[in-house]
Amino acid sequence: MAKKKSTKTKKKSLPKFKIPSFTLSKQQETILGSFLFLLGVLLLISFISFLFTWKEDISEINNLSRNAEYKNLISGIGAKIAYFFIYKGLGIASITFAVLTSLSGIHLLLNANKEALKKRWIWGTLVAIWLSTFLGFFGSSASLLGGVIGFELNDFLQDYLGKIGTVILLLFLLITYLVLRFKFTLDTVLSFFNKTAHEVKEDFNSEEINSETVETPSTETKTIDEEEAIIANFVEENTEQPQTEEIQLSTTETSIDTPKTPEEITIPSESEGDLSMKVEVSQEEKTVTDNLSDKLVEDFGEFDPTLELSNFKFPTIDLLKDYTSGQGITINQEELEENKNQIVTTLKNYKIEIANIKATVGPTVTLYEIVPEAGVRISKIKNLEDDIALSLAALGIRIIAPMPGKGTIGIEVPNKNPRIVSMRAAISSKKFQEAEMQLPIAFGKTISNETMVVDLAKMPHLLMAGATGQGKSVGLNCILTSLLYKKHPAEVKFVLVDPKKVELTLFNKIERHYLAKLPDSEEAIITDNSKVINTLNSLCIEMDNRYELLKNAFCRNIVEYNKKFKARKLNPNDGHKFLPYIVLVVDEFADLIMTAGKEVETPIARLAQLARAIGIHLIIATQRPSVNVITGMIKANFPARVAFRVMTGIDSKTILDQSGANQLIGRGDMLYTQGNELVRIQCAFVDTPEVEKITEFIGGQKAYPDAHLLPEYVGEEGGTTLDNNISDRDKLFREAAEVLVTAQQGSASLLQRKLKLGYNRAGRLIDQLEAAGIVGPFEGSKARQVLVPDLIALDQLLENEK
Ligand SMILES: Nc1ncnc2c1ncn2[C@@H]1O[C@H](COP(=O)(O)OP(=O)(O)OP(=O)(O)O)[C@@H](O)[C@H]1O
Repeated sequence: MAKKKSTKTKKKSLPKFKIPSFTLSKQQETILGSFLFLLGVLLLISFISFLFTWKEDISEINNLSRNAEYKNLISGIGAKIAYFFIYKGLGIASITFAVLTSLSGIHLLLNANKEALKKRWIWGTLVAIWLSTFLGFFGSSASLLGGVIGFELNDFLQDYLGKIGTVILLLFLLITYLVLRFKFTLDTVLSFFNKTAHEVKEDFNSEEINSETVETPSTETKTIDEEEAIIANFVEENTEQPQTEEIQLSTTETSIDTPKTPEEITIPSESEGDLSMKVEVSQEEKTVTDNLSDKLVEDFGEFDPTLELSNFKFPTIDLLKDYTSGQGITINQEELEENKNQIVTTLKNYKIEIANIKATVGPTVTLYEIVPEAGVRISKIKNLEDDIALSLAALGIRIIAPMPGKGTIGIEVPNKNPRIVSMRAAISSKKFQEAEMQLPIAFGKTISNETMVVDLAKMPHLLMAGATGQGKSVGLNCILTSLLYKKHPAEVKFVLVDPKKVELTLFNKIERHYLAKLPDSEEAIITDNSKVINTLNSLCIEMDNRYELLKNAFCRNIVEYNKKFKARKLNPNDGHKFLPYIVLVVDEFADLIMTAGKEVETPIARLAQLARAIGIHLIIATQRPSVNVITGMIKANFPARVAFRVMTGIDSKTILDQSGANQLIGRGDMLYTQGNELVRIQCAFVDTPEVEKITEFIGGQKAYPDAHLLPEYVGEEGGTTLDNNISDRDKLFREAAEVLVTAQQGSASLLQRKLKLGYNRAGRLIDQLEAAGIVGPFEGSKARQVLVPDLIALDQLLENEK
């Protein structure tokens, strides 16, 4: 609570410190601009005039009478100002101020860059002081040159450094100015001289040859035509690119040589005495933003999002336990031989001859690939799946007929002694360590013992299902652990929803490093289903905000955006910021759907449809893979699915659109698909104490002041207070009642559609309608019953209430 108060007072006191901004209207700008421009002109005239008339005017300077006569073109005022600036001030260098005043006027009139003007004033003043000091050398003979200030400054320097020292100091200041202002280096000076020498030589040569060609009378008219054709072609070819430099054409056919430098191509002539041609290709102009960002990157380096926690240490590998104690796969020859013989005899019993058989031993399953004799139908083998399983007396035989990409049939048989794939092995695998992915996840090992590393960002959302106790929670921990080992807190944030209140609580320790939450919530991990709705809506707002940022930055996705931001091409003052990935994890999705129904399904579907480009990824896990939980809308937007063992083939079909998950053996045995083929994986095992150690390791380090804050969502509490208070009713209460009574369907989404409302308002209306006895109570995912038969009855009911 205390925290809340302080944030509120902070917010309130902010406007007090607002600096008033002096923005001028267009008219004011025009008036002030013209004034400054003309004032500059006036000053310039009076200064220049003073150079010629000062001797006559100086005697009148102190004469305040109206009759005093001045020779200055701007008369008394002009003479006085010029006297002050030139004679008493910086000498002829003061002309700079007249010019700068005019320039300021022009800047205002054209509404040009104010920063550039500021720079001009600073540099202009420095140059004027330098010039005046330099001209101070001649102060005794021509006092106007450096003015009093120039003379005094020069004198002062000479007292300390002597004449030579002063000259050297002034020379040094000049060099510094040229280098800083015009980026002059020794190289540019040298190349300038080289280029000029080259050009002079070229000009000299061409003039000689031109005069020769002019002298030669053209005898063949045909060659002139040819010449023109060549010229026309050449010009046509070159109009596409801006090549503005001199092009001198030879009088005979030319061939283009390989370019000496990217900018300069010389076309030599074939015969002696002909002209050679030099074509200068002008360089692409750089855009201002490029220049600016290049400069920023040059000065400060690329933006580093990890800077705030630059000392952050990634968890070490020894926090994870090695369950295999370094052993590789142990091949049990006897078991292999036994299974092989049984497969062969079983198939023989069904008159299926085998030409070839090969075994691949995985961590928990062995894959027997068989090549049947020619003429055996694959569907026949598939139909015998149960019989083969029975005769092999093993659980979880899966037949893959045919093996995708191979001309074989696969039979997966569980190993008698399954091996645990430890998270340690998966994390330390080369494949994971070297993964160039946005959000790499080391899932476990495939049947061929390869570590399965997938990119969550590519999925882009993951649906996980499996009966209780088959390894779902371990799977979720495996995903989160992978990301903790690979991503800096600045790069990824988790939004965790855990209605069971036990599975994800461990991650509380890393709240200020990796978690995101709503501004006002106490706990980052959401355990209350009613709060999930607010969080989901807040994520939708975050999504919309991110799309706006991407649109303004002309980027198509978060990767491009962050790259541009790191290269300092996006201005944080325009609201741009480095965008971390956001991973939303919902455990027990079924629970959520059952209590909140459409209110969560719709924002989840919206996020799933749109959030991929802007770096929000969803992982939803459920124990109950029934169709009212994993609806068509959810399925359509979650192409990547993980299925742990489920109890029935129907459940498997709900998750994977095919059976197979019912034949898994449990304990982390899973099937993974990203929309195409199924891969059987043994999920890496990470136990709770290991996760605890990792979160402690991270939690013990310096953290951000708070969890990452999601945008505030000002939704109403989704509470179901059945308070039938007429005065508190929504304005649309009657309309809503009419919609539902007419449709005879008590659904909030109908109200949303018909009355164009948000989820919360529709939900509140439904509650009020329930309280008024117009619709029945909540019935899970089914629409509520409408208790009023028609509009006449509704009118009566509402009339009686008054
Ligand atoms: N990848 C794995 N390797 C080895 N054993 C595993 C693996 N995954 C799970 N197990 C075993 O299965 C048990 C249950 O796993 P887990 O808690 O993940 O199940 P669950 O599907 O989340 O169950 P529930 O839905 O009831 O929470 C674990 O305690 C562990 O013994």
